[in-house]
Amino acid sequence: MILVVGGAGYIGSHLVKELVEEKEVVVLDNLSTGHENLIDERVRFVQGDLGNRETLEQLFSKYPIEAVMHFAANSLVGESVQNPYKYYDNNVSNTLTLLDVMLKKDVKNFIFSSTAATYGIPDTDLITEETVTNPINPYGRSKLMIEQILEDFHQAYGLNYIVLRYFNAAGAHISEEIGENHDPETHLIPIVLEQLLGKRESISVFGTDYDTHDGTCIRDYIHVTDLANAHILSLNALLEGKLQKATYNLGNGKGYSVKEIIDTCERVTGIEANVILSDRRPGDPAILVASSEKIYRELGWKAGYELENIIESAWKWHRNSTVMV
Ligand SMILES: NC(=O)c1ccc[n+]([C@@H]2O[C@H](COP(=O)([O-])OP(=O)(O)OC[C@H]3O[C@@H](n4cnc5c(N)ncnc54)[C@H](O)[C@@H]3O)[C@@H](O)[C@H]2O)c1
Ligand SMILES: O=c1ccn([C@@H]2O[C@H](COP(=O)(O)OP(=O)(O)O[C@H]3O[C@H](CO)[C@H](O)[C@H](O)[C@H]3O)[C@@H](O)[C@H]2O)c(=O)[nH]1
Repeated sequence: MILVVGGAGYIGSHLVKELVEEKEVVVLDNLSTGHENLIDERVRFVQGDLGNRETLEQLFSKYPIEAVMHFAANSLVGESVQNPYKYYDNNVSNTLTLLDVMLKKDVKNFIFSSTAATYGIPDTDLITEETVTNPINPYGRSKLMIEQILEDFHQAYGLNYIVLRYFNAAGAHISEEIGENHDPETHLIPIVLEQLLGKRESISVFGTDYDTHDGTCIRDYIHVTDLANAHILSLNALLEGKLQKATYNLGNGKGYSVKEIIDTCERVTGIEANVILSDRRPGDPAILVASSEKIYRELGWKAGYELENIIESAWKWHRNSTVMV
């Protein structure tokens, strides 16, 4: 059985939907930002907090857990600057509790959701796992701290781990049953689609004077089901003993500017956006694009969805969920 912590969230729920096809799954989530209706019916669900040692001990005693996939975190960059305690407490301290209980119960396989934010403002346009990590906010630092702790625990306690550094997760499940539902929503693609659906007055483009071809920031958008597939390959590599530790970037290897995202959303939906050109958002690097060559070479993973398909899938989900409201 696999424990998915944070399995009621956006990315976790998409992973669960794929994983239940091959494994028994138990989800632990406190529903602080997740939604119970995103969790596949075939899994066991425990509503509880990652930092609650008693809950964790009961969970590991009750279920024969072989591996843990850890998605639970707070992940708003701006909030992390305003309230770093929340980030170090939930993302670092609570994760330490999880690791401690796991190891005491002799569970030694761990997959961790990390982020492009660990790189900060890189001095290269194509980021590999060798690119220097230099996070510029508490959110990114909290993730890098856990990466470092995992390596120490690997050396000292024989913990096997895979760190997956996601770039910009986007899109929705092909079934149209689940999709991105953050509150507040800060991510570009859902914001644009909500505006096209009339749920927002306008879209602000944060910064038009970056050193890019059209002046707006460039990001690497990766479909959430591609992320899910990378988790399953990583899990199998750990369970089969092929890997004891690894760190991988997960992206498409292609960058799109904010303006290109808005244009593609307009093309996919046939609706014109109401765009306001605004100032830069503090802390945004101009360009973040991943090289995912390493995971392709070692596990055969590569992204399957192109930008247009990512936006189409997100659009179907947003349209359906608007009709249901
Ligand atoms: N969305 C992205 O583009 C992106 C990019 C890079 C990394 N990540 C990382 O991926 C992971 C998942 O992101 P997401 O967008 O799905 O976020 P999300 O907020 O939708 O999911 C996080 C889930 O964890 C749960 N959770 C949080 N704290 C908890 C706790 N103390 N105990 C139990 N459950 C708790 C929440 O209720 C939620 O269901 C996070 O670790 C995030 O930092 C996300
Ligand atoms: O209303 C908006 C929202 C975003 N943007 C721009 O669109 C791009 C993408 O922004 P997102 O907020 O969608 O994504 P980020 O690249 O900022 O965030 C990603 O990287 C972060 C770390 O850098 C976190 O990991 C986060 O979860 C992940 O989605 C950025 O240039 C941003 O400035 C706008 O112009 N207007």
